[in-house]
Amino acid sequence: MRYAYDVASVRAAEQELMARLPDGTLMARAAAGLASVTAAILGQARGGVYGARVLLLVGVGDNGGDALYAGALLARRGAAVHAVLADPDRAHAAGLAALRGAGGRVAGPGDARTLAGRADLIMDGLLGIGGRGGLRGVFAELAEAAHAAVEATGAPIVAVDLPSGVDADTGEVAGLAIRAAVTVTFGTFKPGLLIDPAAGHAGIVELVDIGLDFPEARPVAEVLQESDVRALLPEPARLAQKYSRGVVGLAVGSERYPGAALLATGAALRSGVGAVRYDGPVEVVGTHPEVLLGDGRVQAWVVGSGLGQSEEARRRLSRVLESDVPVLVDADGLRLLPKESLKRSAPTLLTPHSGEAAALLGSSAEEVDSGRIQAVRALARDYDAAVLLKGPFSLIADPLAPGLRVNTHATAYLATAGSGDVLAGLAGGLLAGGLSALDAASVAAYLHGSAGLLAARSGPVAASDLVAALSAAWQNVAG
Ligand SMILES: NC(=O)C1=CN([C@@H]2O[C@H](COP(=O)(O)OP(=O)(O)OC[C@H]3O[C@@H](n4cnc5c(N)ncnc54)[C@H](OP(=O)(O)O)[C@@H]3O)[C@@H](O)[C@H]2O)[C@@H](O)CC1
Ligand SMILES: [K+]
Repeated sequence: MRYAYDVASVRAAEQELMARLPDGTLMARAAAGLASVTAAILGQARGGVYGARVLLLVGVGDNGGDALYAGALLARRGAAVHAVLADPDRAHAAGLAALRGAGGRVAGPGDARTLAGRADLIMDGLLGIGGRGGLRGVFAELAEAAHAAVEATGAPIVAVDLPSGVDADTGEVAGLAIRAAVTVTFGTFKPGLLIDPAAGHAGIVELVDIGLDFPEARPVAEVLQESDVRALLPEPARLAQKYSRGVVGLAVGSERYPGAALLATGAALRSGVGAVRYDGPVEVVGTHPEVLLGDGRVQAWVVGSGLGQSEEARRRLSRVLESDVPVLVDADGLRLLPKESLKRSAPTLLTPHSGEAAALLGSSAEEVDSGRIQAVRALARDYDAAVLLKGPFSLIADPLAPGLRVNTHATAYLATAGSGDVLAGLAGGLLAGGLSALDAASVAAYLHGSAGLLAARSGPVAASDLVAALSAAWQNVAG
């Protein structure tokens, strides 16, 4: 499992460790890690550090200090390093001396555009965990200069600890923030590196271990790794028969939206269950001859995808919601009936995208998108249900779990018609296989992402390609 801790926990861990180490040790560790990732990027881009032009954007705190020390290390390896200081009087003095001592040069904000335009790499040391709100004043001017240069030259921005201007704890972005190609973060992931929209500013995140420990702190978010998913995958027992492995019922699709039924069924058949039961008007057996038809005993239901808005759709939905087994509710199922009907005594998993989440919360999609932690937590609390809030990095909350889960194992190719139907069928099957709603959602998001990454190897992805890639995705994880 990979964890993200909030700023208060990072500060506490830093205090505890600093008390036992000589002054400056942590910053030296951070700078060494930062310089080494940067050197590797320069190595790939242009064969080495020697002669590379590196521009440091330096703020007024320790984040700028990290950049200055890393810049000094790169200068010693032959890079031509310039530092632009947002405020010369408040720049990290020891870091500045180190950079100068290594042959690096210092410039004022007025030179930022020219230097950025010539740089092979720009290091963003404007703000770290001490930042509040979007970039202001000269900080904003420096960021704009960097963005303009990067657009013209394609040089990467490497963010120090966090892309400057994002909220470390919530992932919110209130105003201008750096858009980095790579973020080198220290000690632990911060929630803002995992949660959109801030996560979209971070690029590839590299974690540098500086020795911080979090024995008692509670993570804000956790990210399942392959081994975590492997441990959760239901495996058929030797004496298993189809009913003991679980039967998932699908009340999805309609004459108007037959594809939802075909996709969800295809995914459910590859979710580890013993059987899939389809209850609805779509002719699924031609495509999926394994499917059982009609009402009958199941261990979990999936309802909503492609259900449509008809009276019959409402009847199908309420029949499922009144059952006493776990239910996954998706798409039309989230808005067809009064909200109260989603509050059930059996386990429930809601899988909204931002618009559906907004409708359930009585807010707007923009509000949901800009405050995703709050939105997913509010839904889980209000509906007493596990909630998977879809997005580039989906968030999963459960009223009983203190932290959130984030799925970062994904590709933008998953944003395609029918992708949600595949996810619903897959997660529903995992529910029927005995996973808790929280685990079913997390494992499904991971496998769905894996299938997307596999399918994307041969180009743009259709939802049917996801279904086809699910068994391979499962096998990659199961080993
Ligand atoms: N913790 C650790 O274990 C380690 C931490 N390390 C490093 O230290 C970093 C944290 O350093 P830090 O605390 O000095 O804060 P940092 O973010 O550099 O500057 C904050 C200052 O900027 C200002 N400011 C704020 N918002 C602003 C805005 N929107 N626009 C413009 N200005 C704004 C504000 O000043 P003010 O404007 O309030 O006078 C504030 O005081 C951390 O991210 C990591 O890189 C590593 O070296 C080793 C181990
Ligand atoms: K930064």
